[in-house]
Amino acid sequence: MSTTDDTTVLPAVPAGPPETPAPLGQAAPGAPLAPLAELQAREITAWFGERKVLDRVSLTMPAGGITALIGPSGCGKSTFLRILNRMHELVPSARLAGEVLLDGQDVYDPDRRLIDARRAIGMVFQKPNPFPAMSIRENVLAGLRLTGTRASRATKEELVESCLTKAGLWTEVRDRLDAPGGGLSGGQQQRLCIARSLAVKPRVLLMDEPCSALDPTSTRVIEETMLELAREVTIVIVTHNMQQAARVSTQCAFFLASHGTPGVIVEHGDTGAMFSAPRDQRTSDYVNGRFG
Ligand SMILES: Nc1ncnc2c1ncn2[C@@H]1O[C@H](COP(=O)(O)OP(=O)(O)OP(=O)(O)O)[C@@H](O)[C@H]1O
Repeated sequence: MSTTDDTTVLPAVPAGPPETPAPLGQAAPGAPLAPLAELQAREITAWFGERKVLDRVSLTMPAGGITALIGPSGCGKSTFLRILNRMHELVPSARLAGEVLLDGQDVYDPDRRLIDARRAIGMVFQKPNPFPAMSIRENVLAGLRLTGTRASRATKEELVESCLTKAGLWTEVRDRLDAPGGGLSGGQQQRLCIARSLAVKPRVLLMDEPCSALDPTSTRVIEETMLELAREVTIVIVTHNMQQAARVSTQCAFFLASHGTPGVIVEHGDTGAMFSAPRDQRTSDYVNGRFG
């Protein structure tokens, strides 16, 4: 990817053939877990058309940590998140400069397949989006098919159970794995989406307001799931819910785009310190609900 003084126009990158080896270190189905990975964004600047929406944003998301991206609406949190796994480039007018490194490897390396970046850095969206007509089992395994990953029937069955277990859904669906994913409750559907993301053994899981469409009970279950998952996958979450950021994250980054200027990180660091003793008055005002 480009250096900071250079702007890259991002083309759509076609997925390579299924047999191409995965270069970003994720494990194959049935293989032991890859070690926890650090994600680093360096001097990220982003544009939609002529409009700059992020300005030289740098952030290290530590291996095994849960990093919460917080800040008022429109400050660029989702754009930043989508840049981390190359989803920004899906928007035709989108451009960016800077670097994203997964354990030191350039996620935007032109020699790297787009599909490998997406597999290593999974994403869970605000609105649960299982394939509604597909069975629960097929939903979990959908990523394998999309990435051309081959696995034996037994490995697939193990994967379905382990991913649903990690997503906190196994006991609720173990007797109806052939039922359609669309028949689950909203909270269950979101956990199914988490299980689907886990099936391709991502090293990082990005979550864009994963609980905003859910009730408090489902939210609590997802938060517990995140805390468990952080043992084996680095998590980055966008949330508007300050209590949620305080409950689940190990570090926070406070984004702000004041008066139409591009978004920047005003302050980042240990979550406890950000909430109890923020260094910047704007952070204090935001985390205490005085604006935003
Ligand atoms: N597809 C797009 N085309 C043009 N502009 C966009 C697009 N997506 C986002 N933007 C603009 O980029 C800026 C950052 O948006 P983004 O969604 O990243 O902010 P956010 O902090 O995640 O907001 P929210 O908390 O409301 O989701 C906003 O001004 C938004 O209008």
